[in-house]
Amino acid sequence: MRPNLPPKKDSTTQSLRKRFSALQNLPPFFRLVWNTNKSLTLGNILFRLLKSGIPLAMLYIGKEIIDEIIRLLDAGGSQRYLWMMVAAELGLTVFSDILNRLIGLCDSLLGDLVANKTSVDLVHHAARLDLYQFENPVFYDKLERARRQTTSRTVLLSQVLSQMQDILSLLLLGAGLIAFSPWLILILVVAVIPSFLGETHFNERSYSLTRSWTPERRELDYLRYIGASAETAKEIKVFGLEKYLTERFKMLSDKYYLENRKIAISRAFWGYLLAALGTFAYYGAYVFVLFQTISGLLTVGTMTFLSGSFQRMHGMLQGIMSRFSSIAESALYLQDLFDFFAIEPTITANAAGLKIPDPIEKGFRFENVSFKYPDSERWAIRNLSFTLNPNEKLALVGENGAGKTTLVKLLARLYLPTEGQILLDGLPLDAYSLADLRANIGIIFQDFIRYEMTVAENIAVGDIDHRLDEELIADSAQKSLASDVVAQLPAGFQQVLGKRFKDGQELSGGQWQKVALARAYMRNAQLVVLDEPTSALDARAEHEVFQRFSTLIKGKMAVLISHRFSTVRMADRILFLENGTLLEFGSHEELLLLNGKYAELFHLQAQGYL
Ligand SMILES: Nc1ncnc2c1ncn2[C@@H]1O[C@H](COP(=O)(O)OP(=O)(O)OP(=O)(O)O)[C@@H](O)[C@H]1O
Repeated sequence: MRPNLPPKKDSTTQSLRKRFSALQNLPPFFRLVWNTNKSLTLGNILFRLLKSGIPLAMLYIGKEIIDEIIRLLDAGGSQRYLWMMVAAELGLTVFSDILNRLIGLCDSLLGDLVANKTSVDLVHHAARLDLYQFENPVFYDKLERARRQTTSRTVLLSQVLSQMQDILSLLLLGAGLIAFSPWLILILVVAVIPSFLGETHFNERSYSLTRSWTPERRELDYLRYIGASAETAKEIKVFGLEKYLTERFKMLSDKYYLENRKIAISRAFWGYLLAALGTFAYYGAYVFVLFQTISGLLTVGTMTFLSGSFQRMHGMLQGIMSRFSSIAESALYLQDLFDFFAIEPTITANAAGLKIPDPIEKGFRFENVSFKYPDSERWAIRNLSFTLNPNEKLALVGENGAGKTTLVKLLARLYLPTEGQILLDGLPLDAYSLADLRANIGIIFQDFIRYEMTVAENIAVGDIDHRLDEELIADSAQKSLASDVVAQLPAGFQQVLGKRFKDGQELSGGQWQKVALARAYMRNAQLVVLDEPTSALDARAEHEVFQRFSTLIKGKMAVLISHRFSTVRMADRILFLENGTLLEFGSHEELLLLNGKYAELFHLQAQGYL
């Protein structure tokens, strides 16, 4: 083995600087802790203050006991003082144990509360961010690192508090030591510095490695997930993917292990060497104290006090220094969490914006709208102009990738147009409150979420404020034909769906769609968008769903996306998209008369070719 060279001066000072600057994250972290629970934080600090005086007191009592025994052996007399000291030592030990328990309790309760609060804040913040931010891998890595921080940073709390407690103990012990022998302090400090610098260097390297490996670690998590989860098991089995997945996992994880091992071995080697310096220093000081005692300059009690103090201080100093490294390392990680919280959405909520008119009078107007996804060169929507009138049912038709879903996302302001604008009743969409806009639009996406919760909850997500309104939920299920599905479930609306949780029941693709469709009826939206919600329904069910849909949402606006022309023809007007541009626009009859692409595809499908 060729151990890595000790840290170069440059990199150490640089990493030290980085470390110190990372400590700036501690005040906001403590504000977070304080705001989470003030009494637990105060209690924790108070108990630790009391605890910090105990080592000195114990050593002093020990010295008194030894000196008193020697005095009694020499001269005899009353043993009262001796037993008083022994009682005091017992009392202190009991008190110290109680304090330890209390500190541990405060630490764990506060740690849990801080982890819960950060998780809640994380979800709140993520909900404010733009959709495109989630699709960016750099952002995703940040989110991933931040997510890890929510649970693992709780250790930091007890580390910082223990650090303060130990520093105070150390100062008190130091004061005692100085009174007898200031040289010992100097030896002590010199002995631990090399080991501190070593720790700092290796922590820095571990952090850099972990950080630079975030994308790979994310991939490892992903591989672990697809390799062993209920959702993927079916496909993994039939395609026999386990070998491919495990090999890919092994290749990545072995590489990470080897990199990590390199650091771990160097750390063990240098850590041992540098710590040995401290041991030699301790024995040097011990010999010095022994000489002084033999020459009669110190009492035996003082000798035990000094060597005890020295040993405690040596342990504490080493602890403080290595803890400093890991505190600074945690503070560096904390930076990821705060960085994530500092990301701001570009689509702002505009809380002061206008309320959406009720009823909408002129409808939505796309004016020369073009859109490119971030980091994409291709126009997903190009120069699109059309109006969606009040009460109108509009169908979007086009081949895969034509831009239908993108158009809907622009309508819901999940993205902003790259060029052009979208107006609602003559005003740009951003003049309105985003929350109110979203409240007035109900969208069922083709990749809707299958929440592994109860049927009732799966429907209620359409308007979560009404999750307890059983009548509304049952009514929505009736409208979307989900009630037929519910009737077959053992626990009815309270049936947990999916296989993740106990007694969960899986549904077929079409059954899931019926449940998801019910969400559209939960919300009293002025515009309902169905993005291929019936692709998995059988022909009879699909026909019924749309018959109901058109009568049930009379008076509202609707956008339907479908590849089935039997569905599309029910719309008032049809917008045919090709490569993001408007190719044909009109009613079913008008488009047939036009005899263009729509008519061609319609006839092909009618003849059973599509
Ligand atoms: N999040 C995204 N980031 C980058 N490009 C995207 C993203 N989503 C879609 N695209 C691209 O934008 C184009 C339009 O996609 P869109 O999903 O709007 O098509 P669509 O008409 O709804 O297709 P389908 O019928 O298959 O659902 C496609 O070329 C697609 O590759």
